[in-house]
Amino acid sequence: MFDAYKRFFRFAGEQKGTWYKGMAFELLRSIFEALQFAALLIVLRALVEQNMTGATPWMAFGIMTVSVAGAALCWYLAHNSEGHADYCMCAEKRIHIGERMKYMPMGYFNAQSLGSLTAVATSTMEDLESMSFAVIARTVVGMIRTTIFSLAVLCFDWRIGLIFLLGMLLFLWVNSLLLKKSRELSPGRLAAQTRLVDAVLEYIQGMSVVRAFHGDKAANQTLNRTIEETEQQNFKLERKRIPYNVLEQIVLRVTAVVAILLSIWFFLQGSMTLFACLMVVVSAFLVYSELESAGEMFFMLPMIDASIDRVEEIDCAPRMDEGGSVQTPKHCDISFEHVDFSYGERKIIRDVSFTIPEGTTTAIVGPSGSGKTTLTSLMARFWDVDSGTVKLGGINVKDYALDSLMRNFSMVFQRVYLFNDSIENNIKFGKPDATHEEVVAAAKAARCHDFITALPDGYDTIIGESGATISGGERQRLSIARAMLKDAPIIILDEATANVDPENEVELQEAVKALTAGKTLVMIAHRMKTVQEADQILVLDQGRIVQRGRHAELMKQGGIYADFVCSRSSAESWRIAGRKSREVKAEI
Ligand SMILES: Nc1ncnc2c1ncn2[C@@H]1O[C@H](COP(=O)(O)OP(=O)(O)OP(=O)(O)O)[C@@H](O)[C@H]1O
Repeated sequence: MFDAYKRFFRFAGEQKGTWYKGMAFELLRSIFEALQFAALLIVLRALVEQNMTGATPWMAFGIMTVSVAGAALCWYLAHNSEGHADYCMCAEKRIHIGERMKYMPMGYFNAQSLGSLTAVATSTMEDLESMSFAVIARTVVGMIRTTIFSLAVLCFDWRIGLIFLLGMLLFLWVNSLLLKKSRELSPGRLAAQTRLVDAVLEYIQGMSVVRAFHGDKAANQTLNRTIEETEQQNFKLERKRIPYNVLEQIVLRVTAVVAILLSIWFFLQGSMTLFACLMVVVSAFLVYSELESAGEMFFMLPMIDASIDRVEEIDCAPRMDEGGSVQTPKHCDISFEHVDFSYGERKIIRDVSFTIPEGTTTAIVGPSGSGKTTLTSLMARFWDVDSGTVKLGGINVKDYALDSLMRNFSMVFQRVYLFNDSIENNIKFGKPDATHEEVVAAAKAARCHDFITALPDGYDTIIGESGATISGGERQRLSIARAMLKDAPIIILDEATANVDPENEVELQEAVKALTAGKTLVMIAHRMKTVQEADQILVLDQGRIVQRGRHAELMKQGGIYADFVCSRSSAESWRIAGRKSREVKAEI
């Protein structure tokens, strides 16, 4: 049990001081409340010894007033510290986890379900936020107050004092059995909670599929099953807890009754004064009051422990750049030397070697699933290669601290992710200190200024989660503006123009061209014109580079590239025909 407390205070980190302060106030509150007992004793003594004076009630009244006022003040101060400690501890942990995730290998996110990571940041943290103070402070204060009370009684009458202490020891023994049960069941409860978050997330994210395919019955069944499972886990915990809690209460009440009966017997025998006997009767109702109310809280101690386990699991995950340091490359050449890479057991990239000289444009083409996106992810070390080396500016990417590596890349992903924040903040995500003018300039260059200003709140418009409130093409253009503003020397465009409508495509291509001038550009492009103009084309098939060179050379060679050009040309002629019919003059 004491290990759990020690572990918790270690976990509290910088908030440990606030925790101690809160607990000290909680203990003071409890002592102030116990002063009422002293007031009662003064009146009782005066009555028994028949020496009540006019000052006695006033003295009792004064002590009562100090007791009530002191307890109220300490209650206020304890709850202030509690709110601060709970909130700040969890906020700091959430931020810390978010920071930690930035440096984890992407494989970690494959292995961990979205639900389990979400559960840690939400329900597990909420558990810690809502339970910690109540459990830690009340249980510690309960034990301290009972000990002080028992020791005080011990000074009056050692026999009764010992009985009170014995009662507490019995209580702690039953409590250790209760903790054992709770320790067995807490991880299961947490796992069920994680599965519930997972199921709810899946249900919400797949809502459109559920509707389109009338899958509500199947989806509801899964969700209901998970809710039932969580319910069962919680009931199981409750069922196990209640008998032990009842036993704890019985132990404390029986001890109090035994103390009263014995003190009456001692009085009748003449080995105890009437006043001491009355004092024991009164104190028997008070000595365990804090411990009784903290009884249920002890059961939650292992739950806090299990929650800390989950948070620390993420905290202890390996950092990718443990061996790296801040590097400033002299140039921005990217080179792959005999690189192999697999997702788990599945080999995706096979013995790939190439160099992308600084300031050039490289197009990566190849059939779907051939590994194009994976190849670009390896450049920015989203994943670690199985063998071979990836270098930037002649330095192995593993020798960079992650931040100093990422400083060199601006990326526009195939699947654009926008944060549930204002458009302005989304654009300046890669350059938080950018001015509004810089944001507008990037938005204009990425051809999104017009649609942004047409929105009622303009640049302050909050886009829903994942950019849900704007169209695919608009999302794509915002992400291009974001990449432009970061102004890194290497730009990776993964099908950057895939969702842009034909009316905007030409303008956008021009803007991309202007902004990427003089930079190293790596693009996964399906547009013929950009591919043709590239300084180097890498043709990927089943994870191998099967052709490389400029457009004209590759066309002469025939093979996959020539087939790709044929298929793209017919697709684009189909698109051009569509655009002409809408009288859009564009040249491809
Ligand atoms: N995170 C991942 N975990 C496991 N497998 C993955 C992951 N990402 C991609 N893959 C698999 O690796 C293979 C290559 O994927 P990749 O996205 O690199 O191909 P691509 O050539 O870019 O495809 P497309 O043109 O369709 O986007 C695919 O079979 C894909 O299913």
